[in-house]
Amino acid sequence: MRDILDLDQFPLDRPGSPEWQDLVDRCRTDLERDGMFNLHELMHPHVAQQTAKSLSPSFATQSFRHERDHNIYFQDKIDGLADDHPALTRFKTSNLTLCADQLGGSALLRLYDWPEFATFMAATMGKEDLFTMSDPLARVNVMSYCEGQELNWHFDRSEFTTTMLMQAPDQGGEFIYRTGLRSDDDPNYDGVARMLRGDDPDVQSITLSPGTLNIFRGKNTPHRVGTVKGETPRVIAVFSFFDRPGVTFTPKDQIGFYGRAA
Ligand SMILES: O=C(O)CCC(=O)C(=O)O
Ligand SMILES: [Fe+2]
Repeated sequence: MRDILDLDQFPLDRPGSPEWQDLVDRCRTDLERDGMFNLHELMHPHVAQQTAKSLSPSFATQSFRHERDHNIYFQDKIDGLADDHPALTRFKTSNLTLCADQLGGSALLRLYDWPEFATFMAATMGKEDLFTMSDPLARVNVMSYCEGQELNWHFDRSEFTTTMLMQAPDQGGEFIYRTGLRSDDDPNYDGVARMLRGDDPDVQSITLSPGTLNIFRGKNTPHRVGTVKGETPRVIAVFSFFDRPGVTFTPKDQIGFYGRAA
């Protein structure tokens, strides 16, 4: 793994060692305080950039063009909310998606299938264990955002999202988020509407760098990716883990997410 990961800075290969435990503790502190943590350049940036380059022909010829109009909830109706409430304002999301079966022998699949990766992630999230998916498409996805493309406001369906940037755009493509807006007990629809209007002073953003692992608690923290500008696409990998082994999507879900079943 040393050829693709910086294991001196991040000793993921020594589970249970004092240095591994220190890193886990730091990640847990960040997660508690900020709702996210970053392992800056966990993957060597040149490997990340090379991965993006090597996928570029597949993006051009085999990718799924994901274009949709959605609200922040990914649901047309919310119980107790009027259909015309501004929290339900719809926005556009657009990117090109490659699935795990289109990534060849990429460094991303090596990392995903390395058991120490899931062990480390589980520890940072305070979970007993985490498992890779069995779904041949969903395990790892790579998204490319070209000029004018973006991922719009949403709440995640899963508790955590795990990403790694492969290639940074020339401009735009920031990760934009708002902590503390809603909780399991308080949906704060008016606060959501205000944020969507662009009137929320507590919205923050970070610019990710190639090779950096980002773990984000996105279930109650709304977030989006800013519109990409310039000729260089933003290329980012999304890893999917579950609390139980063997998870697959139904063919209907696969078609919904990727335009095909496998
Ligand atoms: O592309 C990103 O930085 C975020 C991805 C994301 O929010 C998601 O996959 O749910
Ligand atoms: Fe998300």
